[in-house]
Amino acid sequence: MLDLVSLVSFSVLGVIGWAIYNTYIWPFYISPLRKVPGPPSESLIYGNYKTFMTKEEPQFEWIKKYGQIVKYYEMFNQPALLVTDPTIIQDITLSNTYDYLKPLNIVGDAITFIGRGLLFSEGDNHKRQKKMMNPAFTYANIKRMVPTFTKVSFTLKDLIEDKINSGESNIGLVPYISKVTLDIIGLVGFNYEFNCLTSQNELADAYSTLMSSPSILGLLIGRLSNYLPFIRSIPIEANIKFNHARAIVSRESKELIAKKSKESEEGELKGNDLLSILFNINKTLPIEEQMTDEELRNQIMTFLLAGHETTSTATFWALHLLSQHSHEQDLLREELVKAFPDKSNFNPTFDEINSLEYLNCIVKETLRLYSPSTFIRRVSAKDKVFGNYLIPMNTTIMISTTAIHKSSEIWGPTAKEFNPKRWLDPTLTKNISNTSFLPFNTGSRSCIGSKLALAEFKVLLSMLIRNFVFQLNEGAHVERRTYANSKPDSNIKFNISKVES
Ligand code: HEM
Repeated sequence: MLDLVSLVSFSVLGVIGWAIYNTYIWPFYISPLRKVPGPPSESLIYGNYKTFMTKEEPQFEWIKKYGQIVKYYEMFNQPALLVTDPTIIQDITLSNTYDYLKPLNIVGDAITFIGRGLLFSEGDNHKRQKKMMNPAFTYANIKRMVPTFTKVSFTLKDLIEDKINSGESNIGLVPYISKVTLDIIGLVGFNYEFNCLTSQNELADAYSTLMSSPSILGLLIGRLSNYLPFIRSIPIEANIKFNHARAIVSRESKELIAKKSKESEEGELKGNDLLSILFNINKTLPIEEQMTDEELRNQIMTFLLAGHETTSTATFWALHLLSQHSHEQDLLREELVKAFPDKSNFNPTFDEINSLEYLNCIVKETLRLYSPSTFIRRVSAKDKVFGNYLIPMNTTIMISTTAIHKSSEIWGPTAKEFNPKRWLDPTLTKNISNTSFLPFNTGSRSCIGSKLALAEFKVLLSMLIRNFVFQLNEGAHVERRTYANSKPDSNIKFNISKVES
């Protein structure tokens, strides 16, 4: 019989052995990925992950040096792949989408408050939800949302004007653009008035608590609680705030669903918002295809998460680019003045806003250079063979949207430059395939909200450029928060003046 001391010693030795095997032996000598070229690990704890997530240049250098399939190391030296290889991208996005899953460790415990709505569902469940939800995102439905985009954009315009009238010209726009897109998605998503541009709102505050970048401790708790859910019950400040916010989101979304359910029982819902449309579609489906109330509730947070910061980030970067390129800003304004001579009566239809050629070029060029989603991340659910490499099941694979969008092989020698007119060059655009321009992903997991997002982005940007001139402050250094998504630092300010006529 082993005594207690020996048992403890063996256990400790076991854990140490397991840790050494997993961080030093398996990644470098046993994993099939050891044969894939890539940079050496930079640290036992971070591998290359920290560099990868905080700087853009290293990934370009790795791709140049090692090719289109690069192995790098994630935390604790876990090997992962960075890919720009069209065959793998095709397999992930188009041919065998469901052989790849969204990595839980990246999502943290977001699933506990978002649930497995369209964004995080997998396999047949995802297929069913997407089939059911696609009709809500038709052009006909989005056309009806345009007046809402315009109305909320007017509120932002008035707010900026008030600031300028009171003598402010150096204005931090990031929080306002974030609020404007939250107000819009609340209205067009589920007919909910956040009104955060002009007031405080409990649900908006709860949402922002859940979405704010966590501290290192918060990040660790989020990841661990996927495996050990009790961790979220430990009464420390991070958990208390998180659980309180989660309770508010859950209560409010339950109330919204109960209200819509009741109205739906009484007849067809009349609202133009996505949730009302989903309720109406749901009623027409055979029982086995219908969404449950819980699934419908999950779509509320899904719309918020997927449709809010993405659009505000894109709008911010468009303003940033235009403030650095005054000629392009002037050209866009000329186009807008011609289309909407009376700026106080700016009320575009969907077709009018989409007919503006230069605006379209600016939007595409912004999404190319500053795609809000910089990677498409997956974990392989099956072993795969690509060329000479065996990619085992459970490998993390990052499709680098950023590297593809800035590749000189695809976009030519000016790939890293802002040149909206490139989109008018047929010799270039004929070579752009759905795997070389990926701001919305492609295939069955592509963004369901892309048409909505583009219309919203165009209306908001047009409103701002039609009414104001934007200049970046002298010497301002614009930081992205991380390269994992391209959110800007919230302290960035623009020098803004009014367009008089
Ligand atoms: C400029 C704005 C936007 C960008 C750049 C964007 C980008 C993306 C990308 C890259 C994906 C794929 C993620 C992946 O495969 O891992 C995605 C998925 C998704 N997006 Fe968007 N998005 C935007 C706006 C919106 C809006 C406004 C909504 C909703 C109203 C929305 C709803 C969704 C949903 C539900 C998914 C999951 C689709 C699925 O898995 O089938 N997005 N988006």
